[in-house]
Amino acid sequence: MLQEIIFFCAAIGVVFYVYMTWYFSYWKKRQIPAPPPKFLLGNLPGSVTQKRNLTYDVDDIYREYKAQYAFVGIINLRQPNILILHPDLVKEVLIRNFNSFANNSFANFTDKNTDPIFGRNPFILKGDEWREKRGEITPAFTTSRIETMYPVIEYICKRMTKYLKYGNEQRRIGIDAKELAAKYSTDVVSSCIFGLDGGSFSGGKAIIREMGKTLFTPSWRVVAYFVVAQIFPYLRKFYKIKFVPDNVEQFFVDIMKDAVTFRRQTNVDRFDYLHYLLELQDRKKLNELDMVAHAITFFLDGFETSSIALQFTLYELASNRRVQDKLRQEIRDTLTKHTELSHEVVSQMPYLDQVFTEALRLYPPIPLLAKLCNETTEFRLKAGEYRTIEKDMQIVIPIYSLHRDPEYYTDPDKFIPERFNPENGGTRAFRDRGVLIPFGDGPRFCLGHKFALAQVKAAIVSLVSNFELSVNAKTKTPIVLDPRQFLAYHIGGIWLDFKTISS
Ligand code: HEM
Repeated sequence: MLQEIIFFCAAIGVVFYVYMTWYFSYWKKRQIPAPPPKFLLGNLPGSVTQKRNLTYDVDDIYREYKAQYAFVGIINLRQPNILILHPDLVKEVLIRNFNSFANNSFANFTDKNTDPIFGRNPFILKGDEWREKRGEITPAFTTSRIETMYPVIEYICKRMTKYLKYGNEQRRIGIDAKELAAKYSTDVVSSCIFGLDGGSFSGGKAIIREMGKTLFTPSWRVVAYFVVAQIFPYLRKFYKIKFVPDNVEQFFVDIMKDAVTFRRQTNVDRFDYLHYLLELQDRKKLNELDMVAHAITFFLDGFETSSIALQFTLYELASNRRVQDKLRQEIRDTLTKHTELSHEVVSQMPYLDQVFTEALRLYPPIPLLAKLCNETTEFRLKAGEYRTIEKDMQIVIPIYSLHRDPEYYTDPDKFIPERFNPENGGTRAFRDRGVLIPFGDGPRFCLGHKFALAQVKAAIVSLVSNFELSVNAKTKTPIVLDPRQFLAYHIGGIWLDFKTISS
């Protein structure tokens, strides 16, 4: 009996080993260069061990191979993926040959039957459904619409500065930048989407903030699903995952219902996102879930990314006194020319734009993009050599690595907003080369990027004109991306001190 058990276990072990290493010669057979994968870990151990952010695993491969090839093959746990190394190929995938790479690989993990809210998000949707839903909300993010929402943003900026200024000193020393940015974004989002006061700076219980925390704290269930679905990819065909927990879904359905009823009954003329959604509902006869999904798109795609961008910009300003003073001077000079800092005025402040872009370059909130290849196609490997890329292949775009490549940026790890000086070609020169893509590019380019710029820049202007910022000793340096997160967070967080500037 014992012998049989040993034999059975050995057989299982052999089958498992063969299964896990099945694709290890995949790239060699196709004459595509590839780093050697490790058993059970592939080439991106961080995605399994959670000890080192997988952005760094990708970055190691990027640095080793980029001088010779435009892409390499990698093994993601056990699955073959393509890692792009050249910005021209990034443009090929995101813009020129968009139709072959139109979908995000996240789309394979969920759908609207399993997750009625996230499954309706443009980021997840495919084909005609994506086009339709993206088309529905695109007009909500035009410059003129954002201008109508701007007074709300300004009002929340004022509340945030008041909250910091007039409380006791604890409110200004050792502030958790993540929490501050999240409170600010929560209030902006609550007000613009639901016409509600998020309550983050009024001392009450900010329930929307609590729901946001639940929504964005990575659960072991989701991490485990990603690992298992990478090992057994066919699992995704018949088992999808729900990202938005039931209680959060119900909470948002309820507040959306209340907000819609209240707005329709009171007939308030507020040209915010909710106003836009109500018009859309009348025009397109949207059902309740479609409405909630559009509302949550704003929250899911815009909240965390904008909060991250704000915290890293504040961190770099706090670490670079010269840049902080120069920005403050730009704000003062602008105020002498204009009576108020309207959206139009703020969006035209050149140094502010350079500061924010430089923070997005160093810390892109989404460090990696993963696209799916819809049809067999060809990629140029190096001069005169092409290779076939098979349908369903996952294509990884290393935003972080492109942004930190010394070939494109002098002193790439340093915060130097002057690299984007207009006389050097501004940000345009880098965007055109495809090496500055914090918002992606092409037809799937971030839908809310104008809103993100408006929201984050308003907060920076407000904080820098009212406070001197410095880094609190609790912040561990250098910045290291948290291995347990898909988005860019610093391990241990960013802690800042605010000193009120007397006017
Ligand atoms: C600094 C803040 C932000 C950053 C860095 C950011 C970045 C990105 C990136 C990299 C993508 C993927 C693009 C691609 O696939 O090529 C994306 C997509 C998207 N973003 Fe943003 N985003 C930000 C803020 C926002 C905000 C505020 C909103 C909404 C109000 C928003 C809504 C969306 C949507 C709906 C998509 C999916 C677009 C599609 O697939 O068609 N984002 N964003």
